[in-house]
Amino acid sequence: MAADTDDAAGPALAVDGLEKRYDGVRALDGVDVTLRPGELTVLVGRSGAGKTTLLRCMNGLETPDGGAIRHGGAPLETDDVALVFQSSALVDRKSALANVLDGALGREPAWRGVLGWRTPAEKREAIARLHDVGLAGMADRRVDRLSGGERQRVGIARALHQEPRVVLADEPVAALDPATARDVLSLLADVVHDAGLVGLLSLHQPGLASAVADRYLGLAAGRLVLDEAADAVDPADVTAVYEQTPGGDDRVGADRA
Ligand SMILES: Nc1ncnc2c1ncn2[C@@H]1O[C@H](COP(=O)(O)OP(=O)(O)OP(=O)(O)O)[C@@H](O)[C@H]1O
Repeated sequence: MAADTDDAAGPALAVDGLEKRYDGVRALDGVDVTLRPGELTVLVGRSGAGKTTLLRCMNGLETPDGGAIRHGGAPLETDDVALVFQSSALVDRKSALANVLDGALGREPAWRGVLGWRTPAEKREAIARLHDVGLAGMADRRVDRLSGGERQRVGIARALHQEPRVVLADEPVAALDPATARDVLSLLADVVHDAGLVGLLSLHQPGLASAVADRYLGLAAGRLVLDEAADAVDPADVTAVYEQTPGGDDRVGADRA
């Protein structure tokens, strides 16, 4: 069972006995984990291991078949969760600023978003978010005229504009070259640390994770096989997660025994 404890930095996110099945496939099979604020956790596992399903259950896009997700002891509110999508989720014909402003749609009346009606204060706040992600001066640029790395920065600014307590990212750097990917991951880590957010991201390039991970989770066939602080994980532990065969459920890392 996941610990439900909070610490001085704020409420923890506790995933307890999470189950999700699709047509007989056990995508998540009793996942227990506690994520703490101010920590960036990197989720690894081979294709089909259940990474996206876990993230989708956390932001309410999927309904689990069993178990619970609590934040500060209460059911996790989807308004508290922001997902950094792949860059394609931005609206191409809109400016960087408009995409960031859209991040607030969940916390304001729908008609304001539909009419595009924004106060100067809201615009200033969104421009500050762009500044925070290193895109000062690009507010009016259409996002289809930005590079892949800049687009992901807009995606992060938009997520921050939701004022989340939990930030999730599903393969946020899959389409980027290694140097740009490292920059974007480092920005995500800074955001999680500075704002004291619970941060969880899935990555297919574990080599990129070591510079930013505070913690690793590993999934294999829907089961948690690795849950360790990054300084207790060696690269062989991460490789072992990818080598788990479907049906395998051996723990890897320091708590294997
Ligand atoms: N909508 C769905 N309908 C049926 N099966 C699904 C659905 N979504 C996921 N699955 C199955 O659930 C399992 C976990 O999928 P999931 O997408 O969570 O894995 P993943 O670790 O994110 O994989 P990848 O790294 O390839 O994105 C897989 O067997 C997948 O085929």
